[in-house]
Amino acid sequence: MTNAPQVSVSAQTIVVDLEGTTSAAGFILGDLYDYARPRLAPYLAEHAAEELTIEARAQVVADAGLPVDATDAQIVAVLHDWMANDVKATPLKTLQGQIWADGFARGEISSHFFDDAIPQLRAWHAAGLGLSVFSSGSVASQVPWFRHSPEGDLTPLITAYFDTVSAGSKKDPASYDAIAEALGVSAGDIVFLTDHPDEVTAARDAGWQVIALSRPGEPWFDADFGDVPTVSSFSDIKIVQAFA
Ligand SMILES: CSCCC(=O)C(=O)COP(=O)(O)O
Ligand SMILES: [Mg+2]
Repeated sequence: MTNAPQVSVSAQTIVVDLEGTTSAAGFILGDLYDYARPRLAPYLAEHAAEELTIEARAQVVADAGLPVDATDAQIVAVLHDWMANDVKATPLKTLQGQIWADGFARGEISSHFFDDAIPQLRAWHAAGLGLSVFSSGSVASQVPWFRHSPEGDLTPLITAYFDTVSAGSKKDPASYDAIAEALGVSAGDIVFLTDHPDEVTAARDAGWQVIALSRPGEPWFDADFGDVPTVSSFSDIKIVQAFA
């Protein structure tokens, strides 16, 4: 596959995916997953009475076809299996997000960004472009992910955060419609940066502009993005401000 040396688009707002786009899958599936894995069972026990936990448990039971009286051990076995296969199931992301938010607050974990990502995010923000996030990772974890970056607090750069609870599936064009509506920006003035071919298709079907990230070593590096502009680094992307 040959990457174009530079892609230039005109937009008002940029929406970024995280894993494989701003940040390395290996870090998330390594450091972050290693942090969450042994904490899932204690989290379920300690937060058993909370609405968020009750709802997440019920979703695991429904999605995995467990009996309604499934034990914590059965629930955790499903969560671990999803983690082993990087299944981006919403109840897993909800529970991981709570655990990671605690870990960030305690200073026990921090985030990762590719070297080209933070300078470019800062440059786009300085140029007046809107910046938002749409990730499978829950908003509860997205915010501290940006707050505890290796280069300090990046939350002032970000307008809004969306996940599969607030917006819907990343593979469904309706989710992109919902985000455009929430941002108050027309679909054609948004550009989505993502590494996943199904997300490329869904965003395009919603009328968004899309640039695919094909970063060496990332899980979707060899994916077929068809005629969608594809780059291996944010530094190959030029975005000029489109005025409403
Ligand atoms: C906010 S850090 C955790 C991110 C995460 O769990 C995840 O699954 C990211 O996936 P995506 O490619 O949708 O950003
Ligand atoms: Mg991704």
